[in-house]
Amino acid sequence: MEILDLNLQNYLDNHCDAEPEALQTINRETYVKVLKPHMLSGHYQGRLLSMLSKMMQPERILEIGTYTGYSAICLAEGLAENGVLDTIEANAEMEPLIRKNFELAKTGDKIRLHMGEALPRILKFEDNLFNFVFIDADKKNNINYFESVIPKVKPAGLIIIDNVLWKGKVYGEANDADTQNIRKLNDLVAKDTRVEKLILPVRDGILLIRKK
Ligand SMILES: C[S@@+](CC[C@H](N)C(=O)[O-])C[C@H]1O[C@@H](n2cnc3c(N)ncnc32)[C@H](O)[C@@H]1O
Repeated sequence: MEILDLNLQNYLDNHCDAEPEALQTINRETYVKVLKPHMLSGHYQGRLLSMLSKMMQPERILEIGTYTGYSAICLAEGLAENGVLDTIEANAEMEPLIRKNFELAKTGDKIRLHMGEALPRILKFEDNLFNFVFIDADKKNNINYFESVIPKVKPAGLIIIDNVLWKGKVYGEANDADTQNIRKLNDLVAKDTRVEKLILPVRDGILLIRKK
């Protein structure tokens, strides 16, 4: 399932940096071997995550929703020296593949994988810890994730939430539960005075949030 028009996607992919070799392999194998491969960030969005991370040079990154590890590897490219990325994944069946992919990308001890439900794990991190958070797990919990990570993020830290345009449904007539949840999140963040915010119409919509 393609989110963007294929010609546009190809044009974007051909006019950004090449996808690193390990990520090409992970991308290809995810499409061949794993269910719901469209969940993977992919070449263009992956380069955006990498670039944002390199601009911030974060010491600590938190990712919610690892899947096959693709976006974690992209984000880890920008970590400061000795920086660490923590990523949380609930689906135990993914663990061997995620670990294999981190090994392939030679991420060493830069990435720490936490298997289990995201919410209780987030609450265990200390406050004011992360410079950068990527929220990309079960969409129904987006508001819970946003509220629980806010205290964990340092001032001027960045939170990114994926899929906030929900294939255009949020500004159309659709009224299913997922669409309503995402609309509620976007409305809540738009009014939140603790943060600056902006939706980028990249792929399925990325909400960029900067903590004041
Ligand atoms: C959209 S995929 C993540 C894609 C990945 N960030 C990427 O861009 O390559 C969402 C992942 O979140 C995981 N997930 C869903 N609910 C979760 C929860 N409650 N806690 C932790 N992970 C969860 C799913 O198993 C799935 O692997």
